[in-house]
Amino acid sequence: MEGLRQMNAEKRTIILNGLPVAERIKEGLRQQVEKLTQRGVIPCLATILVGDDLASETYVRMKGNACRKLGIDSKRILLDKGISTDELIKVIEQLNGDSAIHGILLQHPVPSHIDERAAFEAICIDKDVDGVTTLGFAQNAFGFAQFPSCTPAAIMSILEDYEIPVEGKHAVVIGRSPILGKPVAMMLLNKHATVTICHSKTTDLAAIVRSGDIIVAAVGRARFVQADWIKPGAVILDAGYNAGNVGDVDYDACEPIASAITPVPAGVGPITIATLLKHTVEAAERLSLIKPITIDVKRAAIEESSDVLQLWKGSAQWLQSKGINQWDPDFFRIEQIHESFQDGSEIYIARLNGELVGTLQIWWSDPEVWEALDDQESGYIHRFAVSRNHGGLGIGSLLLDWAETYIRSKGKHQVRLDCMATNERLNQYYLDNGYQPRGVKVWGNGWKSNLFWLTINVLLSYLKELHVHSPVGREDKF
Ligand SMILES: Nc1nc(=O)c2c([nH]1)NC[C@@H]1CN(c3ccc(C(=O)N[C@@H](CCC(=O)O)C(=O)O)cc3)C=[N+]21
Repeated sequence: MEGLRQMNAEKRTIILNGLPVAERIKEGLRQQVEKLTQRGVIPCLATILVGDDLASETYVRMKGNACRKLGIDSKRILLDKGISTDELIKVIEQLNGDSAIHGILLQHPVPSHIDERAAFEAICIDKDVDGVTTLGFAQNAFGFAQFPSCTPAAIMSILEDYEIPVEGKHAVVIGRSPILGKPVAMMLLNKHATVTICHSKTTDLAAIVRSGDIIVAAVGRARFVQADWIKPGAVILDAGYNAGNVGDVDYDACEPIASAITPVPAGVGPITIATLLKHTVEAAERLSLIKPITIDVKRAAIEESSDVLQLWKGSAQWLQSKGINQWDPDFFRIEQIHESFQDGSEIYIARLNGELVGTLQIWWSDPEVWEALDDQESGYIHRFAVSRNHGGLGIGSLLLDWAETYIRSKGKHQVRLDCMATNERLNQYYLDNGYQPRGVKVWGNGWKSNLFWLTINVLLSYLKELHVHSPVGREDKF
């Protein structure tokens, strides 16, 4: 017991060495890079540096080396410090459209005459490997980012690797930059720390820092954080890179007081680099997996009746073989389709590389099914069918998306459809495609149809285009 007490009394400050953490991350990437390379995809990171910033130059150099060692390509773009916001955005847009580039990193800060926010925002979300867009930041703040900002992610990796408890601790973040202070504060909050963000206008900074169990220094001033601001036993994470490889913390004076501290160099920096490479490789994986399918949707002509008939009959037969009596194959006859054309029905067909793959009909009112709920503000989808030979390609969802856009273009605000209650898979399919259940229609013969609608929300459609999915889990209220 005595011995243990003595050991504790002599316990030295833990030096949070970032090198092994970075090595482990990079080691994990080797295989992924190899696989991608075999498929002809070489992950490539583009870094843009505007003007000259000392920390950024170090970063560029370190990144270049690390990429090379792992077989990752990197493209350095150095822009004159006098470049305009528009010119910078043009460069970014070009990289967005370049399929050989998987990650784009614009170094912060840019010269003050440039609108940095506008430039960050120009980065396409799929290539935003440093979490700098508003969407990337927001996803990170809600804890489900594809690519959180690299330095904040590095800080969280150190805490996790060294098993430093965060929950319930008071974390004091000094700095509020878009790539560091702000995102790391959100990440600490997501790990249930009590977070205080301090900045240049904070009064009595020292007193606040003194109450911190975890201190994140992200100021950009050499040896800014003083030893007498540190509560004994606090954990110090220094994200600073100042001239001469000096951090934002007065390391020599603070180290004996802290229970753990990151050195500069070899602390947060190398993990930042490893994280950036990891994000780039993941972006390359994801982007190279996307095989965009584009369907061509057109209003069907009467000459195409037999094609449409084939699709409907095929679906009806398939449903029947599954024991679902939703559509009677014998109901679909060519004369009946000709009639549909004559009474002005809008029948649409989708083609994939010229081949007929799907169809649907759109009505502008449907009192028989919707009864009292029927309105003139909606488009009603009927006879939605996808060719059985083209299942699993997402054609149905594309066709529904198309219908949504088309109905929206007619100034309507809802897409409605009904679905046989007994067809469980199709009911689930509509739910998966964002449709809300809105009641049941009972037919004379006892059959039931579930009613669904989807309210067209411009903002949500926009987010959907950006591949945003709903956050995981529940948000904490307090
Ligand atoms: N959008 C954006 N994201 C950034 O993350 C970002 C940025 N802009 N602008 C510049 C700063 C600076 N920065 C560094 C990261 C790692 C090292 C690094 O690895 N340093 C080595 C030492 C390097 C040496 O030995 O010279 C180390 O700490 O061990 C340095 C600097 C990221 N930044």
